[in-house]
Amino acid sequence: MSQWQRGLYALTDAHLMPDDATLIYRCEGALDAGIALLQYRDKSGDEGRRERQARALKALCDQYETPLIINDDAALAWRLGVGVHLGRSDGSIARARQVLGPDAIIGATCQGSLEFAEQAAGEGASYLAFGRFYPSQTKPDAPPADLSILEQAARFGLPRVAIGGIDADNIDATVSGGADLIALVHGIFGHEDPGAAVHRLNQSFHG
Ligand SMILES: Cc1ncc(COP(=O)(O)OP(=O)(O)O)c(N)n1
Ligand SMILES: Cc1nc(C(=O)O)sc1CCOP(=O)(O)O
Ligand SMILES: [Mg+2]
Repeated sequence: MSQWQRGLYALTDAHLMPDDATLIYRCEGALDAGIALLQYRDKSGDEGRRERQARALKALCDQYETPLIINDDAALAWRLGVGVHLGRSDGSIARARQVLGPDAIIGATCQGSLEFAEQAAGEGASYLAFGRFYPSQTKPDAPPADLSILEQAARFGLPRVAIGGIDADNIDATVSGGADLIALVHGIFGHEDPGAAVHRLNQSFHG
């Protein structure tokens, strides 16, 4: 099993980290404390900012030997030589696999659906993301999913990511439910000290 396949998966947020310096400083705190993956998620639509910030995060992630994943944008992922996360309307997983090659980490949103998971697995996804499992401040309108989907998705033989409203109070139940990776925005970057939050949350994996 590769190191990125189990542990914490931190997603950035442009509201919580509005400028480059804050983004880099807070991501470095999370990386230094020990996360498995970092996703650059920026919905601003500002292409220049996205390119600049993603490049800065790539350099930082290389220092920590932690994979960087770009949300939504396979072309930006290709330019940087990193992975991508694609939702249901973000383009084809199969096409991203063709473009990014066999070793790229390609993630797929599956919500609460085994059909979506089966399709994504068939197209070459590297991990399957399910959620949201709890009320989410970041994405309150994301469709809810039941934790039981995690066990059912074991059949695909891919790492299962759990997302949506996960925090120190519910992470143990989510890992026990079958999640290999726990994806969080607020649970990490909503805290003043993301590194301390990561140390706390990591206890659910390392005891
Ligand atoms: C790890 C992970 N899981 C799910 C998502 C959600 O992707 P998507 O449905 O495309 O929604 P947006 O994040 O683009 O708003 C994700 N980004 N990462
Ligand atoms: C980006 C995202 N996708 C979701 C899904 O259910 O697919 S929930 C979500 C937001 C995750 O942020 P927080 O940890 O702050 O709830
Ligand atoms: Mg998306």
